[in-house]
Amino acid sequence: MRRKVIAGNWKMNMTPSEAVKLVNDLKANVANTAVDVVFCVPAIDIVPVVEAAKGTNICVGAENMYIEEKGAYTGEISPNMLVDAGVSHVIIGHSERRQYFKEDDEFLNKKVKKAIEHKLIPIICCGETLEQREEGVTLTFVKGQIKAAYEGVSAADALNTIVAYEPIWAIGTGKVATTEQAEEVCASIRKDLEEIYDADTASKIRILYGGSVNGSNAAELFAQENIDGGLVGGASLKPEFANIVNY
Ligand SMILES: O=C[C@H](O)COP(=O)(O)O
Repeated sequence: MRRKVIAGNWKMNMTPSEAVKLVNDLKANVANTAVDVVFCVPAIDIVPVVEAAKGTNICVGAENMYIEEKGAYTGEISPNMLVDAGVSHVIIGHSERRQYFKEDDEFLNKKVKKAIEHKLIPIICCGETLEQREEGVTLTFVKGQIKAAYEGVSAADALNTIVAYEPIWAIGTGKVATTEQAEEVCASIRKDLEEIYDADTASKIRILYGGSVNGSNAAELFAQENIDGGLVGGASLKPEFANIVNY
């Protein structure tokens, strides 16, 4: 039985003081020990959010990281900085990073391996554009992203990763994928992982759905056989996030 993960991705929202207020407003209501709750927050919010979340079941995640430990990489954050600050998860390869910051599969694979090396749990994002869905290449495209992300990752390490399937056309648009569409791709990702590793390993890796998840659609999505929770954007910034955690 895979334990569900409900992760919020705050994206570029919340100043440090707003962040602390949000955690304080939400923490009592997300104390659902039946699921893993992760707040992935902007780098500047990590330290105050870790502090505000102390004594709760909230794990703190980063939205990004670089692949070096330290040095002349102006503006970047290293995995060891994240660990030292109390971070446990890190989002890798969100479509916004792929699109706006030109992060490609090869670079993202390096990030996945670096995160694992530092015992950070990578939340590995994948997902197709609307054009790709309309062309009927969704499953092959996503398979390519998964194969690239896990290149050189052992089965034992893969167990400490999470996949987030996020169709790009459903992100921030209010257009949620139907449960059938989401389940079809998540099931296909599990098959891809089975091909890369084995059935046992694939059956243990959590696969999340992301894209306009809200308090009303979460329960139906999370009831699907291969959907082990959600990566939530907009709704993670509102009291509604508690309804998703307690779906
Ligand atoms: O990482 C989260 C996703 O991009 C989903 O964002 P959204 O819930 O605002 O559609």
